[in-house]
Amino acid sequence: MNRVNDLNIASEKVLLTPAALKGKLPISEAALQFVAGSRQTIANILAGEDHRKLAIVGPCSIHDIKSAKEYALKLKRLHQYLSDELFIVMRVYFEKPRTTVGWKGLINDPHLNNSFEVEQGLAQARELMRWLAELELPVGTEVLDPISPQYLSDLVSWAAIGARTSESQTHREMASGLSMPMGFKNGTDGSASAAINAMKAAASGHSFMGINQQGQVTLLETTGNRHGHVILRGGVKPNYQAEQVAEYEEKLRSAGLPTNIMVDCSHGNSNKDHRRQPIVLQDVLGQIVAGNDSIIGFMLESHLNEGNQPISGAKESLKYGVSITDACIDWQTTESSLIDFADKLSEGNAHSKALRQGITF
Ligand SMILES: O=C[C@H](O)[C@H](O)COP(=O)(O)O
Ligand SMILES: C=C(OP(=O)(O)O)C(=O)O
Repeated sequence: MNRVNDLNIASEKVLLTPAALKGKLPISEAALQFVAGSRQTIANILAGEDHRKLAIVGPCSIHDIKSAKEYALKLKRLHQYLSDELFIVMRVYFEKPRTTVGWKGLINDPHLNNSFEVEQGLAQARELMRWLAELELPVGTEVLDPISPQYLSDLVSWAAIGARTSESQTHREMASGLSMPMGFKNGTDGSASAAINAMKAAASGHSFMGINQQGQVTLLETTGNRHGHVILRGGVKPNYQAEQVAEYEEKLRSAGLPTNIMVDCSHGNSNKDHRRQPIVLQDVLGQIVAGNDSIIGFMLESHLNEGNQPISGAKESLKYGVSITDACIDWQTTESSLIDFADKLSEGNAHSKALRQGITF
C-alpha cells in the first residue's frame, strides 16, 4: 500500500470542526440580524431597489488584527456618514490565491513563518469577523478554500470568487450554496467569460461533496445563488472604461443575466500601481454621473499606510498598517476618494455632511 498511497503527503492533522469553533466563538443575535440586514441591503442594491453604490474597501489581506481593527474603526465612521450614497463594506480577506507560491493568508499561516497554525488562523479570523459584526461594519471576503466558509460565512455579508478561480467548478458550486450576495471576477488574462459563466453556473442548483458543521463529508444539494454580479478587475489591459463596461452589459444581457457590474479599481485595472486606484475610481464616477446604471459599486485596496512590504524576518519587524500582499492606497487617500465619490453623487451634500461630522481630509 505504501507504494501507491500518500507519496506526497508529509503529515496530517485533524482540525477542530466548524461547530466546535462556532461553539467557542458564537455569533450574538444582534450580530446575526446585522449580517442578515447587510446581505439584504446588498441584494436590494443588485435588484435596483436601493439607489446606493456598494463600496468594498479595505486591505488586500489581513495579516495583523490590531491594524485591521484600527482601520475598521476609521471605516466605520465613513460607513455611517456616507450612508446616503454608499453602502461601505470592509474588505476582510483572509485567503490569498497566489500566482505561483507565497503567503496564502492569515488562516493558512497566521504567524507568517510557515508554521501553518490553521486552527489559530481560523480562530483569529472568526474573532475579527465577530468583532466587526458587533461593530456593525459589514464584512466582504474572498472565498477560496471550499472548506473554510463552514467556519466563517455566518459573519460575511458579501463574498467574491477571485480571478484565478472564477472558472473552477468547485468554486461555482460553492457559490451556488452560499447565502450572501457574490461577485465573480473576470480571469487574470481579462477573459469576460470566466466571470459571466461563473455567475450563470452559481445561479443554478448543484449537487457536490463538501463538509457539514460536524466536519463530516457530506453530499450538498444547493438551490443556486441569485444575488450575483461580475467584477471587472482588468487583465492584460484594464477594463473599467465605458467601452468595456458596455461590452460586459451586452454579454450579460445575451446570457440572460442582470447587468450588475462592480469595478475593481485595483489589480489589472490599476496595473498593480496603487496610485492609479483613485484615477480608476474617478472614471467610474464619471460613468455613473453620465447616467450609467449597471455599475453597482466598486472595490478599493486600502490600508492605514500606502504601498506594500515584503515578508522578511519576524512578524514583529513589519511596518505597521502596511500591506504584505498587493500595494494599497493609504487612509487619507481612501477617505478623500470616498467622500469625493459620495459628494459628486449627492451634489455636494456628502462633503458638507462629512465636515459637519468632523471628518477632515
Ligand atoms: O490580490 C492579491 C494578489 O494579486 C493575488 O493574491 C496574487 O498575488 P501574487 O501574484 O503576488 O501571487
Ligand atoms: C486576489 C484578488 O484579486 P484577483 O482575484 O482579481 O486577482 C483580491 O482581490 O485579493
